[in-house]
Amino acid sequence: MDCSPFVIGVAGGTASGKTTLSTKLKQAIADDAIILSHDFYYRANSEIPFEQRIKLNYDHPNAFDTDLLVEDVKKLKSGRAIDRPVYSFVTYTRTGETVHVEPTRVIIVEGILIFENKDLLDLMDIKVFVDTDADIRLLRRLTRDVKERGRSLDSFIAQYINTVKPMHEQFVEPSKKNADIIIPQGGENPVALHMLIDHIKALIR
Ligand SMILES: Nc1ncnc2c1ncn2[C@@H]1O[C@H](COP(=O)(O)OP(=O)(O)O)[C@@H](O)[C@H]1O
Ligand SMILES: Nc1ccn([C@@H]2O[C@H](COP(=O)(O)O)[C@@H](O)[C@H]2O)c(=O)n1
Repeated sequence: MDCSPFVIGVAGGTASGKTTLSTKLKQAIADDAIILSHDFYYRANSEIPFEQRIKLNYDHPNAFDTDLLVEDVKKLKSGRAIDRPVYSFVTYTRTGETVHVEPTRVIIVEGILIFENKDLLDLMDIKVFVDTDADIRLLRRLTRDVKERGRSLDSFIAQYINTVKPMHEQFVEPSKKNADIIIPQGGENPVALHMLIDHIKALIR
């Protein structure tokens, strides 16, 4: 029997409900599960001054150190622990701290662009795309970015128009074709959630 970790990919646009769905999956499937967010692997860009860092494009695949995420998932799959980076959306850089992560039976990888990278896709056993209307995502993200990520309304609007929306259309939306399952309304879709949980439980049994 293959007992190597089972990798679930959860992709979708910004504020679509990826974290919400991933957390519900983790709680339902097993305590022995971890969530690895692509966001943890944003490049530090610490050599760039803060005033310029806040203007970078954070929705292009090059904004992430995806090679490091691929390496870390491979390590976990082979039974080795990792020390993953910690990223701050407030300072737009890594904190310098790391979080030690032991290998687990289930690894949930989530992020806007995880279905855009072939090496990452190849590591996933099941691929779920959370599909939420753009206007709902926009409103959720506005609330979150102002409350939790220290953003002003003006900076939010500029970023959304200049990078978030165009990159979503160029990279995120086309990557939906790589999904096994597309879930409307993310974590608030109990029928889809329960079907997914039952399926995954059967696969990892
Ligand atoms: N069904 C929902 N209804 C209302 N708010 C939601 C719903 N799902 C998620 N949210 C909120 O929207 C924001 C983004 O959700 P989250 O799961 O973090 O999305 P993502 O990980 O895709 O960015 C969070 O503040 C979350 O509480
Ligand atoms: N310094 C940063 C880094 C990233 N972002 C935005 O985060 C979004 C991805 O995170 P989700 O939880 O929404 O999936 C992405 O759209 C980036 O624009 C940022 O604002 N600042």
